[in-house]
Amino acid sequence: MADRAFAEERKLFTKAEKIEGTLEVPGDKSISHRALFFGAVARGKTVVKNFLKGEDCLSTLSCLEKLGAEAEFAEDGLVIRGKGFDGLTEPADILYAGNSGTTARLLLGILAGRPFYSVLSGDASLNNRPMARIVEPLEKMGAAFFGRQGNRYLPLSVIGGKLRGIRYEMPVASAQLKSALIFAGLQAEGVTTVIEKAPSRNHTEIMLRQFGGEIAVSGNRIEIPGGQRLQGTSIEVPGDFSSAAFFIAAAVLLKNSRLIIKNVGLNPTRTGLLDVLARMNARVEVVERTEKNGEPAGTLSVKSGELTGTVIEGDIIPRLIDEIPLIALLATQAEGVTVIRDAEELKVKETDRILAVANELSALGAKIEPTGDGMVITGKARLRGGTVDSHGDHRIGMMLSVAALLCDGEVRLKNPGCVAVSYPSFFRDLKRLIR
Ligand SMILES: O=C(O)C1=C[C@@H](OP(=O)(O)O)[C@@H](O)[C@H](O)C1
Ligand SMILES: C=C(OP(=O)(O)O)C(=O)O
Repeated sequence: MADRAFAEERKLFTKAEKIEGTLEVPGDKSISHRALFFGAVARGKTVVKNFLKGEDCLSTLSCLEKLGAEAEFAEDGLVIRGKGFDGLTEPADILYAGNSGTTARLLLGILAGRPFYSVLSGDASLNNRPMARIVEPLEKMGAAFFGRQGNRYLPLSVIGGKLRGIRYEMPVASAQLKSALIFAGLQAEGVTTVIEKAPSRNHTEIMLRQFGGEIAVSGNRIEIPGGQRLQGTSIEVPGDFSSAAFFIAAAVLLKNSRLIIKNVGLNPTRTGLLDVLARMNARVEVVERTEKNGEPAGTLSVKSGELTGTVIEGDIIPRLIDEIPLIALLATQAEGVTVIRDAEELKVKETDRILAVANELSALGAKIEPTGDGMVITGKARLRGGTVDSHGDHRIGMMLSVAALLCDGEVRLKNPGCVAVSYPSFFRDLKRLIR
């Protein structure tokens, strides 16, 4: 990505014997974004504890500040003072969402209902990701958009205003689309009904209730009454399961590893990886369960083990979508073949993650065939050193850093700085736990 300045190349940690110790990963990215959005459109003070200071969440913060929200980092967390949806004001400058799909898509749902003009843009990766899925239903609700190729991509101009509730069957299983419709529905006249294709992360639904909002969820059907007023509150963000996943994979793969991960989010709409690991015979256990503002959380114990290949397809995909690059790495070391299907959404993430995973892991000696909607991985591959590229995608960069721990030779990673999108202290935390 041309617009982020980061170190060109980094020598990764070399072959490790094991992972050992106790870890707390930084706050959940999805939940941190939502706490900012809700804090900005609610009335009164919101305190966000354990807010993730990753680049993506800071993009959300900067967009909201341009819309008039007041926020400051205080001792007990990030404090936002909201004045309701009506308190947001027309921005004097372009809203820049950086690399963050969540920022762009959820913000479009908010902007759709605001009676002013704004322009939303992102970096080269984000400006290439699909926005029609958001624009089309929001146009049906009454908002107007102007952008390239028939309003399909950022930069997008938005003129929001009076919205009416609609009934909408989502064509893709996307929590970002669902959340955009919830934010628009909260501002609409009448009820907005959203039908989900498959269960996706439900942090927006959970957090809305924490802010005093009303939402009815019944199976795959969600109803949001319009014209709601939300009240500021205190949110404690659990550790990010998707960040913990890199360490879970490292501990499972390196012989004699023992790892405890504390205070990590365990919302079942996020933990499909645990189900897959159980099927692959890995030894990962939830040893304590708690709850933070309606979000399941707890402690995980991870031990290394022998893995067997499996098939991953269907409704589980949205529950592990961001962990598929790691699942591919796990599968390279499993007995037998692993097949991943129904994951075409991977093609429209920060990079085409099907191609990036297949190309970069193959360069290290893995046997991976990309397919139209996933990949086929043959296990028990011996990994060797080489130079690989994150392509500016944080999840690819971190997965390759875990892969390097298994490689016989030195691995160099191009564009390593992107890990700061979701996990700025990733390399430091990994260094502390490898033996
Ligand atoms: O809502 C969210 O916070 C997210 C939803 C998912 O994207 P989609 O909604 O595009 O599936 C996920 O891949 C992304 O990392 C975060
Ligand atoms: C896809 C991701 O995020 P976003 O869509 O918010 O850019 C991710 O974090 O893996």
